[in-house]
Amino acid sequence: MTTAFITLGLFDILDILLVAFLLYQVYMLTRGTVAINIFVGLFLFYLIWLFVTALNMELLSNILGKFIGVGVIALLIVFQQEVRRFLLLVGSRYNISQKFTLDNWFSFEEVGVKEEEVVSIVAACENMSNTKTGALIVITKRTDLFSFAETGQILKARISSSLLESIFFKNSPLHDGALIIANNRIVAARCILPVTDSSNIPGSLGLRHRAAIGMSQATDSHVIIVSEETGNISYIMGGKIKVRITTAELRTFLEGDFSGFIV
Ligand SMILES: Nc1ncnc2c1ncn2[C@@H]1O[C@H](COP(=O)(O)OP(=O)(O)OP(=O)(O)O)[C@@H](O)[C@H]1O
Repeated sequence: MTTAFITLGLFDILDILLVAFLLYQVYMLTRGTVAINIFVGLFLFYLIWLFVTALNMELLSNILGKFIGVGVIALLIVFQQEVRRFLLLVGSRYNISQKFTLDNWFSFEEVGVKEEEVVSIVAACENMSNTKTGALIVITKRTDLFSFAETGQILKARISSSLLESIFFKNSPLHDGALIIANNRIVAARCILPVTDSSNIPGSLGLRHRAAIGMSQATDSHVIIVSEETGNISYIMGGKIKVRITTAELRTFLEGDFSGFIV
């Protein structure tokens, strides 16, 4: 009697595709952090266990099996930052309560930043760059950043260059931390952002830059930085930072043209 060595059904293919997708997501989340080395190590460990089990090497397979048994807990401990970031990303992207608020259903405003406000933001950044005033501006389109906004001072104000500049003015009580823009409004100032633990960030970039990168990894928001030290303007999205951009570049990025965003 002959039986097929491997029978591959539709659900097996779906299973493989889902595992591949999950592994890719884990890779994207851990890319550039020290966790990627741990992840590769654990994966190799698992492959060795599969191999020795297939060869019926009982002693080694038992020892490795004991580690694999507590593997999920170990993974949660080792990757607690990444798991937290992943859940935050999923939760804020698919925030049901945000999508079904009456405000959203009856609001005539578009999310993001409108053309007039783009001009104000660019003008404010240019002035702050010239005066070396440090600034950290988060702009969100889809993600609900309320959990970050509530770490600071809720404002719900119209965007204007003078308001942006006075918030980041050195003696202002709101100048510390990040300013959050959503729905074409300044939602909050003095907010605390998650700092990235990525290991491939130049040492010259301090906490303001690390917080901006961390925020762009945890959410789909874009971040603008004006450096207090150099006056340089930087643009951050998807965990990538383009430093020393011109105001013309800033304007094109804010208008949604990212063809020049090569880091
Ligand atoms: N986690 C955070 N969330 C929000 N803002 C932060 C965070 N960490 C630091 N900042 C802001 O960055 C400022 C400190 O910046 P620091 O000098 O360490 O960074 P930097 O990247 O070197 O920036 P700069 O070039 O402007 O000096 C703080 O005063 C604070 O306003």
